[in-house]
Amino acid sequence: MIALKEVSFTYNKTRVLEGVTEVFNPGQIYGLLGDNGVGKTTLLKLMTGLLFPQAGTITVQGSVPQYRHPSFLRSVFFVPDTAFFPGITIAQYVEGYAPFYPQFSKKQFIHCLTAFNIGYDNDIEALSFGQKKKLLLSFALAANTPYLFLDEPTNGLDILSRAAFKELLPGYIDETKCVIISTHQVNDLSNLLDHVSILRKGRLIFSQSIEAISRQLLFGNEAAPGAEILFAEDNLRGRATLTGNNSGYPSGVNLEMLYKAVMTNGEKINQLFAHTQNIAI
Ligand SMILES: Nc1ncnc2c1ncn2[C@@H]1O[C@H](COP(=O)(O)OP(=O)(O)OP(=O)(O)O)[C@@H](O)[C@H]1O
Repeated sequence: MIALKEVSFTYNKTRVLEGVTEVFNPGQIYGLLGDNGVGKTTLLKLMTGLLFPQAGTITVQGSVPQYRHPSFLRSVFFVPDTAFFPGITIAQYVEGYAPFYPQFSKKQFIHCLTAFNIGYDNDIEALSFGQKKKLLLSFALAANTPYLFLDEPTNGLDILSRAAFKELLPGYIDETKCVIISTHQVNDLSNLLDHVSILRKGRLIFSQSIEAISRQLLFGNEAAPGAEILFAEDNLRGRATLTGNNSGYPSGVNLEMLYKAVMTNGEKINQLFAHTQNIAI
């Protein structure tokens, strides 16, 4: 489990994160959403011990990330938005880095590389940006760390590779692993996430499981008569609406619409979750 308590972070004099409290549990895939520059990457770096909070506490399975204890480092893998590699072959990379991850599986690595259409015999320098990203994603999935942090994982990936990523991730997650994905490409994550956390102006303004969202909110094309519309927008099929869910059935979740709705009407939406476990504000 990862536990953040009242975490604040400032770069020089700019306050980026303010009092962030959140729990990330094993067996779950979390989507971390928020506008550009809101602090998503910063939060991932804090949880992986690359930055240290000025206030509040972070523990990852009881370890404090900033101490970077070897057992902690073995348990986390961070895939940054832009990857830098030494000028070596893929085989040399695996030889050099896999020993740091006791659960690394070469078989899984080759499986992921193949799904991404990358040969094992390549020089890394000869790969494009997207290919390097796929190499790192393959390594990350094969490392089998209990905690996997992905910063914009589908950024730079072609259409087929995005689809491959969507197929690979469910094969990776099990009850011992926790994945936290920062992204703007919410469509790439539809049906993958178990939980959505949204940052705004440095604060966590929404944090709910997909299960709770589908139970409490109804994403439809026409609101029931008399239903309070929490968010609406015109689309090609007419008017998409978000209302409270009184249907008695779980709703399909439109992540893009959820995001827009929380950004514009977050307080009202959070009120609908007042009796569920994950209340952000
Ligand atoms: N090394 C740094 N020094 C000073 N300010 C920084 C540094 N890195 C990031 N920032 C600032 O901190 C804020 C949060 O940056 P961060 O990269 O965490 O945002 P983000 O939510 O990941 O953004 P994006 O969606 O654009 O990737 C931004 O305003 C950014 O300009």
